[in-house]
Amino acid sequence: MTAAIQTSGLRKHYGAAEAVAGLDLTVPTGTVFGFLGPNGAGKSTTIGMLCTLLRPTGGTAEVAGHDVVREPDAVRRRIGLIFQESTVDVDLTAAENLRFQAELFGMPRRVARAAITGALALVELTDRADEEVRTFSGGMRRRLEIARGLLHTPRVLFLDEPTTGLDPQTRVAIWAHLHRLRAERDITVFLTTHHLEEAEHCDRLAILDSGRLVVTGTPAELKATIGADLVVVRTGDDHETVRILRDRFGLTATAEPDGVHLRVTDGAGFVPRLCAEVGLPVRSVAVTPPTLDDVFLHYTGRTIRESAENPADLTAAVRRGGR
Ligand SMILES: Nc1ncnc2c1ncn2[C@@H]1O[C@H](COP(=O)(O)OP(=O)(O)OP(=O)(O)O)[C@@H](O)[C@H]1O
Repeated sequence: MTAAIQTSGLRKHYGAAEAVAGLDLTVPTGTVFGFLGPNGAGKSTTIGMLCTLLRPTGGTAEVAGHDVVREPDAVRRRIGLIFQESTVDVDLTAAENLRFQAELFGMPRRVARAAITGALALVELTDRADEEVRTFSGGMRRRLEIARGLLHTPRVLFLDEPTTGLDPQTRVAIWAHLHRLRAERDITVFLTTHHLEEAEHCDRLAILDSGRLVVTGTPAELKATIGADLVVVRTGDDHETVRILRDRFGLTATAEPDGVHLRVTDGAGFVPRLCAEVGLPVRSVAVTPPTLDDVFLHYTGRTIRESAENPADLTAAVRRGGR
């Protein structure tokens, strides 16, 4: 099976600055692939190149089997692109927005009608088709954007921060739609995100830092690379606990405001030993398996929260130009 996206040494310079520094990426067909990285990592620039909006300064990229530089039209016919900023026309109805898009694609009317019906059904907006978009909630507008991105049955759907600005319930609903899409249409979904729970939904993740790919894998594989659970223990005397853990268990622990923190490979197995041998009354103990935030911190030196303060914005990157 050919990969949905394949890049080799993909580069983008803006003058002397290297935004993307030789990216070798394979995105298998039919996966939901998440692209994570701190501000300025090069995520938006990468999507811009893959969608033929920005011209690479080196290397190659194929999307749906076509080269982004030599066959941009073939690539464009096979991709859908959903920007972070809403681009639907609020003065038009949902169906009118889609009809307008179908005309831009030059779709024959009968084909367009069937595509619009199918796309609205997929995002569950059929019963709102003839209402003006200005009456829609943020989540409904997002779903309409997704429907519009799907109209020409793309093989690869690109989304820049798909659920930014949406409430948690709507996020869950959008994700249900994306998974359904993949199941029903075998589409490949490539997205950028700063949300941990969003990253958890992805089949595979790639972490990008300073224009370079730091690591790729399934969320479970990436968490396994951290290899240790976080144990937070509260006793009456944190400093004594830190000392005992060092002297008796050979472990490095730190006293934090919420208790003593330490990392061990088998947290659940360690807790009974700790309670039996620490020699102090244990008031509470919590074991947390590695999170994607730990993974992110491990590979980039920043937490996702720190880098989420200024989320990725493909629209801005594209507006900045560079083709
Ligand atoms: N048109 C441009 N001209 C000059 N530099 C640019 C241009 N577009 C992007 N850059 C720079 O390239 C680097 C990568 O930017 P890019 O927007 O791709 O990163 P990002 O990972 O999407 O970050 P963010 O999350 O902040 O949007 C940054 O240092 C940015 O300042």
